[in-house]
Amino acid sequence: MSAKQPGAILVVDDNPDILIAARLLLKQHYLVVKTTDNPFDIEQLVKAHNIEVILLDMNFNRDAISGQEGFYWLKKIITQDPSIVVLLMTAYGDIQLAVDAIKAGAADFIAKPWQNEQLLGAVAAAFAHAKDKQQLGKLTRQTQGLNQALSESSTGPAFDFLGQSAAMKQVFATIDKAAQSDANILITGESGTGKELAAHAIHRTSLRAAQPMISLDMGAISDALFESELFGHKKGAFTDAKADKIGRFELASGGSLFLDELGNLPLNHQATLLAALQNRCITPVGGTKPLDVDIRLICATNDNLQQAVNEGRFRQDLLYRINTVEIRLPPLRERSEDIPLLVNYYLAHFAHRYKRALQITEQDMAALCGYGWPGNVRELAHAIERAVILSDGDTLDVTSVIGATATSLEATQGSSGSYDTFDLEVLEQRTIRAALKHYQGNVSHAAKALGLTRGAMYRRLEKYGL
Ligand SMILES: Nc1ncnc2c1ncn2[C@@H]1O[C@H](COP(=O)(O)OP(=O)(O)OP(=O)(O)O)[C@@H](O)[C@H]1O
Repeated sequence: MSAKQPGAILVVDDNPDILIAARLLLKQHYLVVKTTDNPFDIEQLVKAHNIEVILLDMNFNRDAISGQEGFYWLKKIITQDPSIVVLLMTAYGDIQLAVDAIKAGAADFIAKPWQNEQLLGAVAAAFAHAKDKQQLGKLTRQTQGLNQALSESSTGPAFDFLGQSAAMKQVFATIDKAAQSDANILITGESGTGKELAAHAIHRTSLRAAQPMISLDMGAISDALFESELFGHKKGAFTDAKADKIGRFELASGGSLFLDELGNLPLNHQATLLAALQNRCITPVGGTKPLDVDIRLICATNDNLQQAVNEGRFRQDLLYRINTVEIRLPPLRERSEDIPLLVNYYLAHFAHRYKRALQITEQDMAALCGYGWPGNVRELAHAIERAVILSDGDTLDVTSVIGATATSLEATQGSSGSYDTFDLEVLEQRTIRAALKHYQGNVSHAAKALGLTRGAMYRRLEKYGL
């Protein structure tokens, strides 16, 4: 006897002898064989046993030969789960009935009594057909979800990921090495240091580059929609679930999943995420069929996750799971050699965008290299953009670049130009206070000037009790 195939089949017939005969035969070949004489059980059995193929009788009253009942149940099954393959069977076979059955969506038509070899052949073809349908259904949902995800977010980074400092060369080397494996990568670094650009660089360099990279900002999803966003949902799973939705895990299957701002994830969701990563499979909300997922995970945070673990805000086991390789992006003040490269890059970019021809003097470049850039490269890019817009003539007006943060510069360096402290938290706090003062308490303007997102700014305001 040959080895059993992994497959789940349900036989529905009102004749107990048929059920026994079918069961005895099919059990020798397939792992899951269920039988019932009551078609009202179909829905529940399909869900409970992940049925892929149904062998369905056409007539459930002994004297009925029209097959109408069979057609009724066939339609119901196909509407409920289009991935199921149905084989219709009847003792009253005629050509017209067979043609009608196939037109109505059955994969094949079997006349009773059957020849065992013939039945097994039809069932094997039905399982192959079911696999194709599942694959097609998955691809269709993936395409729909991808279109949605792509319309929600930009298709990729708008800027190159630059750096010539030793620290950044080290980052690029680690990315090159780690990208080739499927290892989970954790990218850490202050806000604006380029964590998202690094994630894109990893994906682009990896063996999965031809597949999508799907991003999710963990700080931006509502508590209630967390599982649905990650794992998808089935139509009707909750009030607003008007249609099936494919989750980010499934969308990213074959590619990379980028979870940004991971430190913001509440503990209960950390447990859910850990289970999905450990099992490498997910179940959409309201669904019963677990789906295998094949993803490369990239996470980013500006939080210190080990400290978060010590404070009980982050699970140690989740940290172990995600940080197989850790890449730390250094703040810009630790790599001022990169500043000229970045200034020239963003100057060329924004000069082109705003149709300006602007130069920067050596003296002004040196001034920019001496500034602390608490908002890192994001602040630098915004500052250059502002300067390109505000500069008159053909020389970049650096006072307008750091003019907005001049008060913060003073605060950072002390009025005499020398530091009274090197404690970064103190300096950051002072800079934020100065920016707020400068913008008369307008958080959005102050955040923009500092090169911070509003979210990052609010987190800091909360942290420093401002
Ligand atoms: N190495 C770099 N080369 C060029 N541009 C960079 C670099 N790093 C950062 N940037 C610029 O800074 C901006 C912010 O980068 P990114 O969003 O990757 O930072 P982040 O570390 O993810 O920030 P946050 O923690 O606030 O989300 C980018 O839009 C990009 O313009």
